[in-house]
Amino acid sequence: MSRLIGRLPKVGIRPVIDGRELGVRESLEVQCMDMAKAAAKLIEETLRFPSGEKVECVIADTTIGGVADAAACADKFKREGVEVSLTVTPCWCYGTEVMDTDPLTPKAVWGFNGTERPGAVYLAAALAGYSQKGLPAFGIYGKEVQDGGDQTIPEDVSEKILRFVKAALAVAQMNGKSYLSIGYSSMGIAGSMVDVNFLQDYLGVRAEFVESVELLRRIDNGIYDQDEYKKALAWTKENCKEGKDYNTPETQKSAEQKDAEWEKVVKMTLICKDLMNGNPKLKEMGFGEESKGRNAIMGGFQGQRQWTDYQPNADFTESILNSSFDWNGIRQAYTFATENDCLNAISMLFGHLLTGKAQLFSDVRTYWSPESVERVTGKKLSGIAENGIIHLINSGSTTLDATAQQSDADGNPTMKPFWEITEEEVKKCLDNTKWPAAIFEYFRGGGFSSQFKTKGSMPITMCRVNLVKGIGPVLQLVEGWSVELPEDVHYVLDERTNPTWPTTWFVPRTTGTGFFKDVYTVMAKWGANHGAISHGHIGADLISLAAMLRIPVNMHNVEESDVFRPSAWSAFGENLEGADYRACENYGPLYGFKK
Ligand SMILES: C[C@H](O)[C@@H](O)[C@@H](O)C(=O)CO
Ligand SMILES: [Mn+2]
Repeated sequence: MSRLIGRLPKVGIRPVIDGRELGVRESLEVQCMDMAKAAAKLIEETLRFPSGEKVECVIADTTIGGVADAAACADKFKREGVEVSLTVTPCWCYGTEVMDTDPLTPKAVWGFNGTERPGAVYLAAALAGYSQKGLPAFGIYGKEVQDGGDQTIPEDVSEKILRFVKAALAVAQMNGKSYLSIGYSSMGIAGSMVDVNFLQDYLGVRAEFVESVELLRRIDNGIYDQDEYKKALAWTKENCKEGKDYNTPETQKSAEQKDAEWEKVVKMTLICKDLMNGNPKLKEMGFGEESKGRNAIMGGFQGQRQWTDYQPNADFTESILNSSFDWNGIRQAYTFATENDCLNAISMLFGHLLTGKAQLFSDVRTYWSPESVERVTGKKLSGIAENGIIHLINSGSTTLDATAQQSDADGNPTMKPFWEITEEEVKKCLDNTKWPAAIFEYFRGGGFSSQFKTKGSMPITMCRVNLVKGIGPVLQLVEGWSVELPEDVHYVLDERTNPTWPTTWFVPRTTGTGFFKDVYTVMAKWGANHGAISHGHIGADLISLAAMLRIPVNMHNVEESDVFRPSAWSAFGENLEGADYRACENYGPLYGFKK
């Protein structure tokens, strides 16, 4: 069940048809409506929201042969809460008379590749109309000719329909929600300087600001679910073991102090959940305003410095919230950023909305060349790591799903949407995580960091939204793999860093040229101290999402053939990257206005 206020967006399917009666329209009614039903079936059987709920399609009551049918369809879609539209047809139709003209609805048109009727001719005419009207639409047209009666959806068409709908639903889910900023920025981290106009103009997201002192007020006044607190503390003591204390004897905390810190970090976790999405229990306790929450689809906790200079850090809170489980069981992961890095939260949210999976928040800490690894460990990197690795290690916390203790159908390490995770896998994630006392030199107030290394090897994609003055937002992404180093190599490299923090060794897919020339260049081109990492190679999905949001992509290693953007982008030139920048500049932010 979604934690957010309001209903989930629906996908509208628009079967458009040649409106000529006395033979033409009648001959096409069944095939046209069957295309719509096939598309709805594909979408509903394949996609789920990150909350686990099914995606619902709404098909127009009739085929759409002219503006009256189009208006009736638009009216139904509005009543039903449709926020994404897919138009389908096997034939010629009347372009602007039947088009979806809602400026905010992400739209695509699938023209059947058949010869009996000119479906492709309509597709081109419709896309021309959308381009002319400043309503960029995605065009879908299968590579192979299909016979008139063929109601199957070819693989290439299916891939594009699903890519479009996933990205479009992500756009729709963000609109109207909040980013919860607890505190603001720390240590001069620019990404934590929440840009309210970027959130509003590009994502339709409201910035909600809460001072960190609110956590103390609620802790001191017991404004949290006391019963859940007891349950959470017991679960934490049972499942979250401290491991080695890396602090010096002089700075190590006593057992009593640590117990007090555990109690506080569990309370912090309950309170951050309540701040994000409210809690009806608080109303029963007489805290009506606190029970409402901030309708936050993502959030962040400034943490360092002031807070952590005398309070326990939020490493435990962030780790648990970003995981697909807690003391209440297996559940949808939150999107909750360390250091309140709002830009990384957005990057994590993109991955979460596209995959339904928990996302990693990591510092992009060290490039290790094969030579340097051999110098310090005496060992050679091998396998996919042989040309160098990047150390992804957040300063204290990341999702426990990143232990990679979940398995796919073939038994390989993976990260799954919560509804596919088993209790046994949850236990393995917890059993492979230690919670060493926070490093005193950084975190005087204490706390407990999540310490683990990512198991085996998984396909992963790291992405990041950066703000560049004069351009606005840009998105960068890199597909690659996590890799598990031999324990003796991992140990030497990890001990030189902050071994209390969670490690994922990353091997980007390099191409030998440009930004992906080699592993070193990928790190050198990374635009900030943080990255958001998703399981899977989701670069093409991110590229489609970025185009819908008018955010240009400045770096990616996705095959050009997999780049899927609105058809209008082609009018901005053959060079995909330059065209992307020009198109995003031309259309401007979805909800804002061109400067
Ligand atoms: C050392 C600082 O306290 C850490 O938080 C730093 O490594 C960061 O994570 C900055 O993003
Ligand atoms: Mn950091």
